[in-house]
Amino acid sequence: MAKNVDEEAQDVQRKVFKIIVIGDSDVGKTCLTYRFCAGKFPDKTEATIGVDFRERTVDIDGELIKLQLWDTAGQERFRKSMVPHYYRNVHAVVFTYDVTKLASFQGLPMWLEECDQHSLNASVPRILVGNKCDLTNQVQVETNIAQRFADAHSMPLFETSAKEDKECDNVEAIFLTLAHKLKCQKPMMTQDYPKMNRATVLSVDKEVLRTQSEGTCGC
Ligand SMILES: Nc1nc2c(ncn2[C@@H]2O[C@H](COP(=O)(O)OP(=O)(O)OP(=O)(O)O)[C@@H](O)[C@H]2O)c(=O)[nH]1
Repeated sequence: MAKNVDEEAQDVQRKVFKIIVIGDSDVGKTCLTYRFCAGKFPDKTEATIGVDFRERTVDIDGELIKLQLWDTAGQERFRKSMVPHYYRNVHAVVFTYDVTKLASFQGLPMWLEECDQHSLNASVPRILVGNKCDLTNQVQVETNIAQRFADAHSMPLFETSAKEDKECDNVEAIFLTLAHKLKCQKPMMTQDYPKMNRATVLSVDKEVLRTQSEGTCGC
């Protein structure tokens, strides 16, 4: 539905923050961002190609703040040409692993390194999220190990489940913690991303797909 003039004026006034959600493929990045923005677990998901993004406006102490969540592809072959796009004008980073997959936790230093390479240093708020806590009998990453890693990198740790309805408050807490941290920071200016919307980003995805179909597919 088209926005009316009042809504557009509000958008211009609203602070907009870009948060990237990164981590290995299959850890649940899409499900976490969907849970926060749509309020439910998606019926089905497919591997993210390039980047997708979702938005939600939250009220923090009476001020409306728009969180723009960039759900990035974990699979190398679906992300390589998009990487520079993810890391531009980032306000916060959510590092995600799957508590039932040790390899996804062991992969975190690579994601930290990539952030460093794109000049996202410790001054940018970061959060560590261990997802799929509902699979209690399959846990491979113990909380104390994850906590030690989080402490070593000065970020809070959240363990949660995008799937379990009773964990939804925890998913809220992850992004609201970031919103509180970001509230006093300089937001993204509207002119940085004129008329940015979902279609704009998906058109970049199509460019990636086109490049792959022209012979660079990593399959
Ligand atoms: N049990 C359980 N399964 C989950 C949870 N979150 C995601 N999943 C499942 O894990 C699989 C991968 O979820 P996605 O959200 O697509 O993972 P992703 O990290 O976005 O994957 P890429 O797009 O490939 O990077 C799907 O089958 C989800 O249904 C969770 O909290 N618990």
